[in-house]
Formats: sequence, C-alpha cells, structure tokens
Amino acid sequence: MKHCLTIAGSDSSGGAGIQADLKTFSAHGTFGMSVITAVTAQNTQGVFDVQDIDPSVIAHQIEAIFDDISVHGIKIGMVSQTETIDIITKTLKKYPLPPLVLDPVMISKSGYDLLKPDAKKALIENLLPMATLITPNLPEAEEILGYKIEDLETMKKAAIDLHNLGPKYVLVKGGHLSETATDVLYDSVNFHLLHQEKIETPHTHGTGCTLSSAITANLAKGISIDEAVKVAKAYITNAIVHGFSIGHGVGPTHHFYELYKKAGMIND
Ligand SMILES: Nc1ncnc2c1ncn2[C@@H]1O[C@H](COP(=O)(O)OP(=O)(O)OP(=O)(O)O)[C@@H](O)[C@H]1O
Ligand SMILES: Cc1ncc(CO)c(N)n1
Repeated sequence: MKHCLTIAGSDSSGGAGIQADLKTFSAHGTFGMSVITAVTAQNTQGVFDVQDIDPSVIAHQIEAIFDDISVHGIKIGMVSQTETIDIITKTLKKYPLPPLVLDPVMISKSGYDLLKPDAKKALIENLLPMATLITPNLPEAEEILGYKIEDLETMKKAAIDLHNLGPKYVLVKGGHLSETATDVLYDSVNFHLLHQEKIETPHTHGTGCTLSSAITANLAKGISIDEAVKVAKAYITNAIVHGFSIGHGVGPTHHFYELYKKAGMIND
C-alpha cells in the first residue's frame, strides 16, 4: 500500500483541509498521514478562528514521519504564515522527496485569509520551486502573478508564468470561471484541457483540497502526471455531484458515495 502525507490545516467541520485530504487518501486505497500546520475553527458558514502550530512542533511532526516511514506522495495545503513555510521547507529538504503537490491555499470560500498576506513571498520563493505540481485556483493564480485571469487564454498564459517560478507542472483550476469548470494542466511543453460543465450546487466546500489530495494519491501510485490529473478530475466531479448539506451553508463533497450506495446506506 502507498503512503500519502498531507501538510495542511485542520478544518473542524471536516469538509476541507486535513480532514478532506485523509478521506481522499483513504478513498484512493492509500494510507494517509498528517502534519498539522494550523487549527481552524470553521464550519459550512465560515472560518472563525485560527491557531498556528508552533514551528518546532511542525518540524517534529515531519521528522517523526520521515525518520520512520516511507512517504510516496506529499500534498501541502494551508501554510498560514512565513515561519510555517520556512520550517516546512527547511525540514523537508533533509529528506529525499516523493512527488509533491502544492495547493497554494490563500483565502477560504467565505473570505478568510488562510495565508497571511506577508507570507505570499515565502510561498512563492520557497515552496513553489519544490513542487512537482501546483494547483492554484483563479484568485490564487491572480494573487501570485498580479494580473486578472478570466478565460482559457489567460489561464494558459498564467500556467506558463507560474511554471517559470519553479514547479515542474502547473494546474490552473477553473472552478471560479463563470461558465465552465475547465482546468488547464501545463507540462512545460503541452497544455491539457480538462473540460467540465459547471455543476449547479452550493456544496463545494473543500473541492480544492480534495482535488490536490486525489492527484497526490495517484502520483504516489506511480501514475503519470496527465493521467493522475485526469483521474482526479473525474473523482472531484463525482464528489461534487454527490455533495450534500450538513449545516446551514456550503456543504462538503462526498468521498464515499459509491461505497455507501453499494452498502445500502444511501437510498437515492
Ligand atoms: N460547480 C462546479 N462544478 C464542477 N466542477 C467544479 C465546480 N466548482 C469547482 N469545480 C472543480 O473543482 C476543482 C477545485 O477547484 P476550485 O477552483 O473550486 O478550487 P478551490 O477554490 O481551491 O477550492 P477550495 O478553496 O474550496 O478548496 C476544480 O477541478 C474545479 O474545476
Ligand atoms: C484548513 C483549510 N484548508 C484549506 C481550505 C480551503 O478550502 C479551508 N477552508 N480550510
């Protein structure tokens, strides 16, 4: 069995962050491990508080895993502040690394800063060059590059400009486009367009976390980058189709729909 590690923040409501990542790893038949960077108090309606984990505890979590266990894929999500980014970079550099997917989480769907604005520079300079793949959504790509991205043409330009910042591959996600949910994968030579109609649903909490973890699990299994992204896109689309309401706001995606249905736990 392959072992996947998520380095990210905890979402108390279980739809995004560490919790979404671990569910996704399990749903892909991989063994999930976690390094928690921050604890958020959040639910389907918003983020209400954040406690950053002490950098030395972040380093110790990474060391505890890598000193003992083989890691076949890493996903990095919410990294919150410069000190967190610096310690992750420094500690990971001590080890030979498997494929690393960086989801440059910045602002939650509800508008909360999950990355302090002054930490953007450290994210760009330290983490982007370490990544096998980065998976920015449109606002994140705009924030990194400093220009508006509104259609497939500018998404392609952004993918090239982001690639020049150091990651091996770039996936610009189109979940924030107005008409479709088409994503653009750039492999330094070719563009692969992942076309998808927008699904009409309010329940999209944690879609970015889920997609990047699904890609990580696929890469850990040795699947090629374009196939890993293609299969993960099908996974997130299905998870969104079966997204559901658990509170009063934006509900989570469904990781185990097929399993629950087969077990007779879902009747629809
Ligand atoms: N309504 C939708 N219908 C179909 N696909 C969607 C929809 N919304 C998002 N997606 C897809 O989900 C994946 C995640 O993209 P998105 O842009 O939502 O990430 P995100 O903003 O980082 O998510 P979050 O920050 O909530 O975790 C992409 O493949 C995107 O195209
Ligand atoms: C902990 C955490 N990570 C990432 C996201 C992005 O959706 C979120 N809402 N919460």
